[in-house]
Order: sequence, then C-alpha cells, then structure tokens
Amino acid sequence: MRCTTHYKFFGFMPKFVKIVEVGPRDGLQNEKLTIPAAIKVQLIQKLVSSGLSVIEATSFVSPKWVPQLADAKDVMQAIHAVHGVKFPVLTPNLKGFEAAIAAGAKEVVIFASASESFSKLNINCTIEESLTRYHEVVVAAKGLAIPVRGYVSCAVGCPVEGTVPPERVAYVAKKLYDMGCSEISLGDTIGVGTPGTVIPMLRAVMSLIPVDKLAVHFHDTYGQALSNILVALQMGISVVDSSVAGLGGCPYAKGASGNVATEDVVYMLNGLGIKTNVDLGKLMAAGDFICKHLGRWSGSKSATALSRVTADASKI
Ligand SMILES: CC(C)(COP(=O)([O-])OP(=O)([O-])OC[C@H]1O[C@@H](n2cnc3c(N)ncnc32)[C@H](O)[C@@H]1OP(=O)([O-])[O-])[C@@H](O)C(=O)NCCC(=O)NCCSC(=O)C[C@@](C)(O)CC(=O)[O-]
Repeated sequence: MRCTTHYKFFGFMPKFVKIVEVGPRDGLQNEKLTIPAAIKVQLIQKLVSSGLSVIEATSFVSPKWVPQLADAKDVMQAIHAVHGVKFPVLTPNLKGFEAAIAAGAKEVVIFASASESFSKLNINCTIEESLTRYHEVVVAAKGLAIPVRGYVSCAVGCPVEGTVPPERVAYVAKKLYDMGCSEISLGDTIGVGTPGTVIPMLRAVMSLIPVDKLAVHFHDTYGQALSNILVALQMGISVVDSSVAGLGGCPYAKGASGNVATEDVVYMLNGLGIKTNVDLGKLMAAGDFICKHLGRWSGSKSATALSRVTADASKI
C-alpha cells in the first residue's frame, strides 16, 4: 500500500520520495571535459555518503557515441563492493548488457524514446527496432534475476519533432512495462514541459500503468522542473530522478540543459516535510567536488544560496 499524507493545499502527497541520482551518468555524459574514472568513483562515494540509495553510475554504450563514459567498466569495478546502494547502468543492447554484467552490474536500464526521430538520433534505430533489442536485454536480465528499469525519453517534446502526443508516450511506456521493467521513468529530455503538458502525459501513462511503477525525469531547460515534479507528486508518483549540481543533458538532444538539481529537489521536499533520507549538506559537498573538477558553477539554486548564507554567517 502506498504511504500518503494529506496536505491542506496540495492534495495527496507521498510521505517518502525515492530519489534516483543520475549525475554520474546523465550528468557526465554531456560534459565537454572527460572526467577520470577515479574522480567519478569519488563522486559516487560522496553521493553514497549523502544517503542516496539509487545512483545511476554509468552507461555501457558505444564509446564512439558517448566517449565521456568509455570507462564504464573501471567505474563499476571500483564501486562493486559498496553495499546497500543500487547502481543501475544504461544498456542499449545485448552487447552493453553483457559488458555491464561482466563488470558487476546488478541492475540495468533500457532507454526507448517516444519520438521516432530522437530514437534514430540517440540509438540509431526506430522505436520498434529498439523495443525488439530491449526485449532481448530484458529476457537475458530475467534469466539472471537482474531488475530492469526503463526510460521513455522525449515524454513531452522532441528536439526534432516538437510536441510528442501523450498517447505515444503511454504506448512506449506500456511496451516497456509489459516487457517486464520494474520501473518506468518518464523523461522530459529537452525540458520543455510545464504542468500544462506534463499532467495530460502522466494521465495517459497512468491509465495503462500503476502509478507506483512510475518515476519522473525532468531536465530544467525552461526552469519548469520543480513545478513538474510537484504535480507528479500530487498525482501519486514518488520516484524522482535528478542530478547533483544540475549536471546533465543528452549529447543527441541539442539545446537541452541539465537535469533538475538533486539539491533543489531535496530542498523542496524538505520544505514539504517529505522524507528522502538525503543529507543536503553532504549532497552539496558532492556537488562542490564535481563542479570544481568540471571547472563550472553549480546549476543548483538551493546549493548556491545555502553556500552563500553559510559563507556570510562565517564572516559575522
Ligand atoms: C545503441 C548504439 C550502440 C547503436 O550504435 P550503432 O553504431 O548503430 O551500433 P552498431 O551495432 O552498428 O555498432 C557500432 C560499433 O559500436 C559497438 N557497440 C555497439 N553496442 C555497443 C555497446 N553497448 N557498448 C560498446 N560498444 C558497442 C560495436 O561493437 C561497433 O564497434 P566497431 O565495430 O565499430 O568498433 C549507439 O547508438 C549508442 O551507444 N547509443 C547510446 C547513446 C546514448 O547513450 N545517449 C545518451 C542516453 S540519454 C537518453 O537517452 C535520455 C535519458 C535516458 O537520459 C532520459 C532523458 O533524459 O529523458
């Protein structure tokens, strides 16, 4: 049974939200600077120590397509011994799945698109071809009792096709669900959604899939991610993907900015009295660490504001 509580102004909201941290994967796949595996491993360790229980660690994709994650095997082998935290990894085909399992992965992720054009750009095949490939991955995973998470990218808009109809998102999500995915994450890959477009999309998907199997994954290109998360929570979703320091973006989705920052999600959930088990201070330290290595500012407004407040207080 779902744990829900009643808020006077917000309707039903979850008491606990599971955050799926995607920084080491989605966050780093699009950065110009390629970060050494040892730094990625330190980032993951810092994220673990902040209390995050699911951290998307890397991708077993073609290094020609995503050179930033060519060290997937080294990263997985280094975190293999960390217990109590799940480290799902992206696998676009059986080759990636086999490499992931050989490197010690215990959970994998398949990623289909609701847009035909984006599917071709991102994984070089049609939606139906991708579903056939992913079916092979799911069958292999089931044989090893490995859980599979599924993404539907371009769940609101596509960089090529523009608006994506909610029924198409629901169709792809249902295919992944029927295949056996344990959780389906709905990705606003280019961050164009607003509550006005996200609500109909979620309604269409929820008419086919139980809400406790769904997660949301918002990029913050237009500054709408927190509003979109809030409406998703009100609709009963309690799994939210986010990226430390707001890193992220897809190399095959031009103009898309980073994911919603994990610090901003935790700050909002703390304000709503919703538990996450994440220590915001330690999370901010992980964000500072990776931003220093990337030579960039944090994309988290909460982390930036809280750091300023702390710095000002130390001067008094
Ligand atoms: C799917 C492919 C491989 C097809 O790429 P392809 O070129 O059509 O594949 P291919 O089968 O013709 O193989 C080409 C070469 O890649 C190799 N190869 C083939 N598969 C693998 C593999 N798994 N691992 C390592 N190598 C692989 C294969 O062995 C061969 O090597 P070569 O003979 O030329 O030396 C490619 O398009 C690819 O890797 N795409 C991944 C792109 C990607 O990771 N994009 C970012 C994901 S973000 C996203 O999708 C959105 C999401 C999930 O974040 C949600 C959201 O934000 O909304």
